[in-house]
Amino acid sequence: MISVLQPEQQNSVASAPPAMAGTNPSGTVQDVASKGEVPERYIHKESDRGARDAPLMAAPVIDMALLSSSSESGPELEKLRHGLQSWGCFQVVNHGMSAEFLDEIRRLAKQFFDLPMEEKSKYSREEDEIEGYGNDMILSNQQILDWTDRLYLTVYPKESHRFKYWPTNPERFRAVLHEYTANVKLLSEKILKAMAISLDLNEDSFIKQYGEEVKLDARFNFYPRCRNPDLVLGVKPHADGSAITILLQDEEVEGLQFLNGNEWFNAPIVPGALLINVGDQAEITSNGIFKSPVHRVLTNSERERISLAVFYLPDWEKEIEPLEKLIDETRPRLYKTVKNFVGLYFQYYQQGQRPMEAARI
Ligand SMILES: O=C(O)CCC(=O)C(=O)O
Ligand SMILES: [Fe+2]
Repeated sequence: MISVLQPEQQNSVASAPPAMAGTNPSGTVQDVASKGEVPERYIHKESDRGARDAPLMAAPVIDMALLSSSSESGPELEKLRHGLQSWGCFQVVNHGMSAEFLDEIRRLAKQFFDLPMEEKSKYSREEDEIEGYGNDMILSNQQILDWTDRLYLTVYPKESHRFKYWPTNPERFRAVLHEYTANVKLLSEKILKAMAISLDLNEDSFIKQYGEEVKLDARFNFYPRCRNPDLVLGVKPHADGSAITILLQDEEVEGLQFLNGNEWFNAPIVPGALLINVGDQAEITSNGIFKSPVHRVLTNSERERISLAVFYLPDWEKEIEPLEKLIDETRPRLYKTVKNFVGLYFQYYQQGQRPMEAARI
């Protein structure tokens, strides 16, 4: 079994090893961007830079109402399974949250990032913490920094809320985030059930493995405009360490790309939809049938971009492993049993390596 951090380092499940964590001395990207020049630490070598004119991703759009309906779920389940096998993601509509509600979240996020630096810095991340407002965490000297500022908050369970990091300005921020969290939790459970059913498993197979004490972490991503967008990446290529991730994309500005085979594809903006992607832990549970896709974010010179990712994280004490029913002679077991995968994840991520390599048999 692979297990990395000790329990005392686990006040935040996704906390990085304190010795490796650092505050990025160059200030927020918003500050850096306002000065115009792109500092060396953000510049990727030519071969790692992104191209905007990628083809559009063909991952399916799933209708949650159809998926949950007893008589009409068949074709939708098939679409879901196909999407998760071939792209590792799908967009979901009819998920119970209105377009107006999603717009309100985006608006509040924008209002927060638009506040004067002095106001935002009341919620600043501390050096050995992951939660709070700040720039990319520095975990290694070679790390090329992401062109993004973030507000990172554990939003579930309630007992884990650390309100010193939760903005009170704009005023409705907290209330709306509570409501969004409750909705995303329910939606995640429905999706995890549908994922299991699509593989002919008992609907609780994934959920049971992830345990009672799952955690939801929210990451508001703010990508300022960049004078030289081709030199930088909003987020470097990575796969998520979650079981699944629920992403609210910017309503107008594209930038997210998924790798499929050796080719990058643009994620389309589907009005009113949320984008769901498989994380490494659901790839392990599914014994590799579902793919945790590598993705990245490009920035641009004209428009800033905002997104909100919610990571559905299994109880860190639960053992995560391929489900028995998904292992047979034709499909041998592909992954070891892992525990506290997020701890492992952080050690690999900023060095540009995939933690999944450590889990593979
Ligand atoms: O901004 C986006 O669209 C994606 C962000 C992302 O991949 C992440 O926060 O893990
Ligand atoms: Fe991601």
